[in-house]
Amino acid sequence: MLFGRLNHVGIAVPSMEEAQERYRALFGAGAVGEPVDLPAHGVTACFVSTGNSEIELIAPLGEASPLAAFLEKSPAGAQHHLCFEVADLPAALRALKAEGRRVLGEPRIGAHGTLVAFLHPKDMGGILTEIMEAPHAGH
Ligand SMILES: CC[C@@H](C(=O)O)C(=O)SCCNC(=O)CCNC(=O)[C@H](O)C(C)(C)COP(=O)(O)OP(=O)(O)OC[C@H]1O[C@@H](n2cnc3c(N)ncnc32)[C@H](O)[C@@H]1OP(=O)(O)O
Ligand SMILES: [Co+2]
Repeated sequence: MLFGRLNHVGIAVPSMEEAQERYRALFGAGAVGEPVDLPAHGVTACFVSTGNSEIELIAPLGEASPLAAFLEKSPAGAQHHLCFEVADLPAALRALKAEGRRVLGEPRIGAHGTLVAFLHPKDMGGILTEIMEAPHAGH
């Protein structure tokens, strides 16, 4: 089995403040974290705990944000990506590339402090897919 646990569902939002309010009303104030700027990814991210997984609210940060074109097409915001944990990210990427799937850019440290990489939505049934090395993987 290549993919493990669903770590988070990424949701692109035009306004982080409005999104936080919405999710506080749905999951309770304690479930919604504080936004963190991640300039290397061109986003501001804020996690919402759903108990069995997390929602990652992401808003554009900087001129070259990967969310810019997406939010032009969906100005009210929309589901942006799914993120699955893998035990060994370099090994998973080798296997996925061998199947002909396109990896977008180079792996880099993600919001949880472990390596992440993205797979092209056209190679993943229309779903932009993030894979992240599981925090307990020990690499
Ligand atoms: C917080 C850090 C990190 C974490 O640790 O969790 C993150 O989650 S960061 C999240 C943001 N980062 C990324 O999205 C990086 C990877 N993304 C990309 O490389 C690009 O956004 C993209 C997916 C290659 C799209 O690039 P873009 O220049 O916007 O191309 P197009 O607009 O021309 O799109 C091409 C094609 O793909 C469709 N598309 C685009 N985005 C999505 C999406 N999120 N889900 C599904 N499909 C998507 C788009 O509609 C185009 O389709 P066609 O119109 O049919 O050609
Ligand atoms: Co993500």
